[in-house]
Amino acid sequence: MGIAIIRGTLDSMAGSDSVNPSPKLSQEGDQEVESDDNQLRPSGFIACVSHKESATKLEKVLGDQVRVLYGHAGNVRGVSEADVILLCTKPQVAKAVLAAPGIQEALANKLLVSICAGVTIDQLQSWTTPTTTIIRAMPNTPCKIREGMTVLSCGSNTDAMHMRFTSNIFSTLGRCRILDEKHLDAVTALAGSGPAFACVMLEALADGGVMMGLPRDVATELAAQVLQGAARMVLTTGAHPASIKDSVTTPGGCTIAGLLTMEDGRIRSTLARTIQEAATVASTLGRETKK
Ligand SMILES: NC(=O)C1=CN([C@@H]2O[C@H](COP(=O)(O)OP(=O)(O)OC[C@H]3O[C@@H](n4cnc5c(N)ncnc54)[C@H](OP(=O)(O)O)[C@@H]3O)[C@@H](O)[C@H]2O)C=CC1
Ligand SMILES: O=C(O)[C@@H]1CCC=N1
Repeated sequence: MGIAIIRGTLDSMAGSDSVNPSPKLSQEGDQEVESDDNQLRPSGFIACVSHKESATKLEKVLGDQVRVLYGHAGNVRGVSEADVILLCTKPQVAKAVLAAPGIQEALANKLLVSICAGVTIDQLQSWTTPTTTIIRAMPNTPCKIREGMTVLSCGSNTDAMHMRFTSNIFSTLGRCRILDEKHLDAVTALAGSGPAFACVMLEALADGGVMMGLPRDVATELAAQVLQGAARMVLTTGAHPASIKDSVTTPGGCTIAGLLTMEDGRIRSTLARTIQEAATVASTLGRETKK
């Protein structure tokens, strides 16, 4: 996930056209995310990993715009030299990484943005110093191609400049929204895990096409474009998904035949329960007893 964020950010800075050109402003209540502020952009990148082999791989993937460090000494050096630290380790190792010698001191008066599922702002604050500003972010893998969905939650000491800096980064990687932390487990399930669920649906739709004689590559292209097209109709027109479904459904036609088959398979409750179960597990991921 860390690679997806750096890759998307580098592409946005290079003005790549394979990307979302005008990220949407999003808001909850009167909290609005400002998506454009040239003075609050990252100017350099250091990536820290634990293994030398990962560092070698990362250098190849990210090129010379990113300095790659590894091991504990690398973490201390990287955090010391950075103004903003993005924590992208597994949730279960977050505490150990932050509690390691030299890290707390290096984090003083800096911004720590954590993408670790299930790790709360209170936990992160207790593992750092009171002068460390904490923001929780829940991005997803399409950030890599700047079609991501990220939700941010801030700690009590988060100031507007830190929030703007963080929302600037994630707004260039797709859509970005600020929500209260109580929503983050649901967000993790729906948006963070969502690309996996969407790809299972996509693959199953393509399987149906293959069953009816379409070549696999054609079936996959059709299924992907259908999901993208339907999703974009919801996002760009604001139409209710049910009204788009109804507009496709000719009385006595083939769409209603397919829809009834989906309902027979309880697809709605299966998908909704998928999000419920993933959110329940997400809420446990930051537990300190888990290793
Ligand atoms: N995957 C996803 O779609 C999403 C993931 N997340 C969150 O992102 C986080 C990472 O997930 P994911 O990218 O899948 O996991 P990965 O295992 O792919 O990445 C974890 C990274 O952390 C590094 N790391 C581990 N221990 C240390 C350490 N002690 N010091 C420095 N670096 C270390 C690893 O380096 P090395 O390989 O050398 O060990 C690796 O680069 C998780 O907390 C997850 O909840 C959030 C949203 C979406
Ligand atoms: O599966 C996980 O735990 C992570 C969090 C969201 C997506 N992947």
